[in-house]
Amino acid sequence: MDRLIEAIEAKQNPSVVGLDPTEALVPAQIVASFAEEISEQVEDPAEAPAMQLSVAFFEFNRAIIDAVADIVPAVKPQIAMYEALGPAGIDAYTMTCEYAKQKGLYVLGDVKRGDIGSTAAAYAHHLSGVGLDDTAYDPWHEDAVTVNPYLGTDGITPFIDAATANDKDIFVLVRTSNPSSSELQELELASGERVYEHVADLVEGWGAETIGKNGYSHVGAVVGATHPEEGKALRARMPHTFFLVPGYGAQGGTAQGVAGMFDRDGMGALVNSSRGIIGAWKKSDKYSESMSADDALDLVAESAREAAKDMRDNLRAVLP
Ligand SMILES: O=C(O)c1cc(=O)[nH]c(=O)n1[C@@H]1O[C@H](COP(=O)(O)O)[C@@H](O)[C@H]1O
Repeated sequence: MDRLIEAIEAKQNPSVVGLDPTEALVPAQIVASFAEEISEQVEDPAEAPAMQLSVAFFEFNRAIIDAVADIVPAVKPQIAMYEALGPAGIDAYTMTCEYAKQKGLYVLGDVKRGDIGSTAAAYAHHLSGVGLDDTAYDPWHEDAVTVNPYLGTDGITPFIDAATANDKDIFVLVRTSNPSSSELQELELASGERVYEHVADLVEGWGAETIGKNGYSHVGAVVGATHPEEGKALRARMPHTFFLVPGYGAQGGTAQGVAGMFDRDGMGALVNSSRGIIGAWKKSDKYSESMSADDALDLVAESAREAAKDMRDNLRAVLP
């Protein structure tokens, strides 16, 4: 986490832009502008729509990354949005990660993996590189990934080993932002504690051997912005665990609500907003369906930058 913390300090901004493109979030003229080029390239016309959207996703992301790279420390591409388009979408995902990394951003791959140990070891190649010698080739370009703890320690250990060996990080789901999260996470155990509290203790323990110079381990936790009180209690309970805090903006999380999830120095958490930033152009009265693809891309970039600045300023206002 030391690299992430340094990036946050350099930008004085504990927020991350979520790159979760969907067809509805990319202006139609940008997608349409690739129709001819793609139709000439494909062997099977059935492939064209997914390829066209994938290329549009990458151009959309590139415009947003260019617009925010000097003000945010990190981006969080959500792999589901790209997987939905098949292999071309995966290409757009890895190209997005690579581009963001070239721009000096910390790349948090939201892949939410978790499985038995042997399978987790294969998933952990997201952090260690792929191929026969495990190291030479890193097509993912991620600095961290999100991980699901439901399978317990043996499903997590391969990720921790890969993260520590390569100076990367993982963020483990502890208290998720979604409405149904209480169905499992809030269940009370015989000890009187909640399931998510028990997971929190496991996560703090999993990171204990990997604490860096800033006091945080390579094993972070995901704590939703929609749970301000629980997040504050978790901050005290998990002193060496850095938080990824999604749920700001589109899901109702606010700067005031997440303030308690930071430590006394105003560090210890990275707040995510995806739709609130990449979809900010939709709220602009400058948008018109008749504008060109280039103008639409400029508006996407300008709106994302303004939204990212607003988020940064709102967070700064509640931090010490
Ligand atoms: O791991 C995550 O990032 C995550 C965990 C969680 O509890 N809630 C949550 O919303 N997320 C992700 O954070 C992003 C939130 O997107 P917006 O609601 O558009 O800001 C999505 O990529 C979610 O998959």
